[in-house]
Amino acid sequence: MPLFAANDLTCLRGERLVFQELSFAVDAGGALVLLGPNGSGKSSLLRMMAGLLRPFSGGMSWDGEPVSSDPDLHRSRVHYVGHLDAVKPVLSARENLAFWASMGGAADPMESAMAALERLGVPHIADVPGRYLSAGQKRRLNLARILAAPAPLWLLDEPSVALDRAGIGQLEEAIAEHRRGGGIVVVSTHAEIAIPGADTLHMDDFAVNAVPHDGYDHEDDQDYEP
Ligand SMILES: Nc1ncnc2c1ncn2[C@@H]1O[C@H](COP(=O)(O)OP(=O)(O)OP(=O)(O)O)[C@@H](O)[C@H]1O
Repeated sequence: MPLFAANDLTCLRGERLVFQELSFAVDAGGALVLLGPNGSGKSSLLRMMAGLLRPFSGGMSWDGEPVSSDPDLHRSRVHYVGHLDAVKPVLSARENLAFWASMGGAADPMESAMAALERLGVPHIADVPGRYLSAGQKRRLNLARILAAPAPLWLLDEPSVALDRAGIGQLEEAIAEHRRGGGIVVVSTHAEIAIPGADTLHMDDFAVNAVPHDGYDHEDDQDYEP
């Protein structure tokens, strides 16, 4: 039985039907990459997976149990890193992270925060206030949240945006290690990030009046900023 699965999800936002009849199944240690042009519903699906957006129809399950039967329990197993920087400007990077670590149940939030910054290659920003961090440093700080407290399901919305090549490498390694421990990762991406053995979900396949995907990665769908 897959650990995380969805059956016939439909997403309605405002008046707009964003996707329909979307299903997936991911085993422990698995990964799913969401591909599709701007507005195709990648962020909406990630928010749905995080329990932040309710499906119009269809449902998701974790270990065979409907996610909707205990939404709080589901949210406790998720690390969701979205587009927006959740960095408090007056707190240092380490204090920002310790806050998230304590919310995530870390035993020693300040120590977990420091360890996470080290793993993402930015221990030197520990004492820098959030307002002085560069875009890439903020991104690394947000991504460090997933390392500062344990959660089996990582949902990452375009995590490689603003990261340099070294940052992408550190993220790839963190993802690989998470999966080796049985965790699951779902990533939306336009850019290069290597996730070996990941399944791919083409959001176009679930658009209203979708035509079946031809399996070719069209050039126009790539290499643009969100
Ligand atoms: N809060 C909202 N209320 C109503 N409609 C929304 C809302 N957020 C997003 N949408 C709409 O839902 C659709 C899907 O948006 P979404 O952000 O999920 O796409 P995406 O594939 O992640 O796009 P991008 O690649 O640009 O990040 C878009 O048409 C968007 O306008």
